[in-house]
Amino acid sequence: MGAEACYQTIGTFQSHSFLNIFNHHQKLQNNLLKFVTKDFININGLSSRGSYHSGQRNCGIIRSSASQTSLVDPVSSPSRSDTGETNKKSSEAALILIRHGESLWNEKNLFTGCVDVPLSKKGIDEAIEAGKRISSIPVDVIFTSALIRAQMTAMLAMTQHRRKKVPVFMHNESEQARAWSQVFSEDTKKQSIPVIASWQLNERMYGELQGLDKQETADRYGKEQVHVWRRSYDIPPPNGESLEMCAERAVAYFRDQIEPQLLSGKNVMIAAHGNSLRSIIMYLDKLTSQEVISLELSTGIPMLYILKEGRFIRRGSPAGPSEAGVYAYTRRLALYRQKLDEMVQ
Ligand SMILES: O=C(O)[C@H](O)COP(=O)(O)O
Repeated sequence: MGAEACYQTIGTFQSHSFLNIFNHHQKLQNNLLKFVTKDFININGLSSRGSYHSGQRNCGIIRSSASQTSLVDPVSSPSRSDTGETNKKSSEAALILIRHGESLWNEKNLFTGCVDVPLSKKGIDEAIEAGKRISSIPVDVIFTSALIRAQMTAMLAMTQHRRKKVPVFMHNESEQARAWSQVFSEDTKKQSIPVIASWQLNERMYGELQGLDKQETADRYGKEQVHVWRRSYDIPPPNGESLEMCAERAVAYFRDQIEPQLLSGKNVMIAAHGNSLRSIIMYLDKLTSQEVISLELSTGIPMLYILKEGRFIRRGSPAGPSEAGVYAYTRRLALYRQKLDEMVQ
């Protein structure tokens, strides 16, 4: 099966997934949810919604200085257990990737790149549908790009989540923003999910193609040239970013900011874009620059990875909240869903 076919497969899972069901011998975690505090996550210099700091590539290497506190959660996320399993080898976490739903410029077939365009009606429906599909999978931290189509997708998806925690955007762009957005109730923090918006997860910058009609551009410059601009690995569109350039900042951000969260047992959702996610998937699945060319991501389709024993294992796309397969991957996911079921009764 080619990469394209693999990633467009909806609702199917790799057959070896069930091998993991009962192979997981780690002690079950108790009801301690390790929550990152100081406004949930204390990461210096995080950009907030809408801020695209193109000149800050180097500043994008942001140090996480998260101090943690334990809070009792009636439905523990199956994040790090209290058994001391803090090292890379024993931690386990879920990673959900979602490309934003259809935007108003996807609908019009315009090159969008870093232009900040909202979702279309269809995109809103796709985001809600995506939310249903992941509604029983734990989410402890959400990362989005700085662009509203990714943020709308994440927020709309979370309206469907059964745990009913409230996503709260972090505002660490200045001392004042940080101070003014503090939460003073531990209980309220416990019922919240930090959302971190970063330009490094933005769509690749499409240069002078931004705002142009894709079909008209193909008619003018030739189908092949436009295909090279859109899908080659290292040839950028005029004054824009190649996938390689996009990967440089998106993967660096993933490695510096997101991977440590996963390694510490946090379950993460990333809502981003076709090309920033293609870059990250290239890293997760160790695709070559040839293989990534044929990788296409549909709008609004969530994809699940499990980080286990330091390795990312792709688990396809959850088909729905009641679908059994996804929860069989690890005992922790099964327990999480069971607790959600009990909570509803
Ligand atoms: O930015 C855009 O126009 C799209 O979101 C992604 O475009 P692509 O399919 O040409 O990569």
